[in-house]
Amino acid sequence: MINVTDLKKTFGKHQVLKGITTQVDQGEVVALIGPSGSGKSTFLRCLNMLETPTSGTIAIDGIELTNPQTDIARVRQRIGMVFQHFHLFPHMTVLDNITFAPIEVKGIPPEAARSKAHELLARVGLSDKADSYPSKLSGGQKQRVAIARSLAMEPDILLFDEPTSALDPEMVKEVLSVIRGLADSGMTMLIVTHEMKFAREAADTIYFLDDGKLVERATPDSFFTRPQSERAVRFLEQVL
Ligand SMILES: Nc1ncnc2c1ncn2[C@@H]1O[C@H](COP(=O)(O)OP(=O)(O)OP(=O)(O)O)[C@@H](O)[C@H]1O
Repeated sequence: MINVTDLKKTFGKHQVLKGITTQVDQGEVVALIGPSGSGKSTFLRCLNMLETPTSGTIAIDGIELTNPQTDIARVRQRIGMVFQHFHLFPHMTVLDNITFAPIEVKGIPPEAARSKAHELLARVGLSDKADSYPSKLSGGQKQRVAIARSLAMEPDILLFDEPTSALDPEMVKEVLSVIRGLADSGMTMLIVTHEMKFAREAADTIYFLDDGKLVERATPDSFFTRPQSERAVRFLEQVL
């Protein structure tokens, strides 16, 4: 579903991604882990062209995002993104946050969009919050609304950039359990995370990035019990 070839990204003189090549299958759940500054978020952001790659190619279902002739806005509709800091619209209710893009971008009739939003709120356990404003929600609730908002666009791929890093510890579990449910439902997902237990339990594949390179790509069992590189061994010693 996603094909990445020799992806490089440079900010000024700093080469952050140093040639990443990989493929992600439909329904695959990938956890991106690695030291701070290794390029995990940059890699994720390149996948929906929030960052423009310096070189290399990215194709989604054969459509090359890196081809200047590709209609990026259209392909991006198929790729949802959930951020560390939620990015909800503060002046809109939860329901309006979820229905805004389906109505305005996709042209879904408002009644249908609202009905779908209620379904999604039930799915993330927030049926009673449809008319609340984001400021009245906890961090965990905001993040679950952000997930429902992404799902409302019916994406084929969901990208999560450290979805629990800004949350108080007691809220991490509720958000991870929603993400876990999505993983089990067959959604294709890439998740930058520092939650090793979650990565181990929920992912099909671990990507270990270090210094802009995809150093290891392995099943969780293999990565966590038999890391192949010295760098991964050191990293796991520090975080486990
Ligand atoms: N827009 C930008 N302009 C300049 N440098 C950037 C930009 N975005 C990221 N970088 C740099 O690229 C490097 C990799 O950043 P990135 O956020 O991708 O790492 P990460 O592995 O996700 O780190 P963390 O786990 O700390 O979030 C860092 O040195 C960062 O300072």
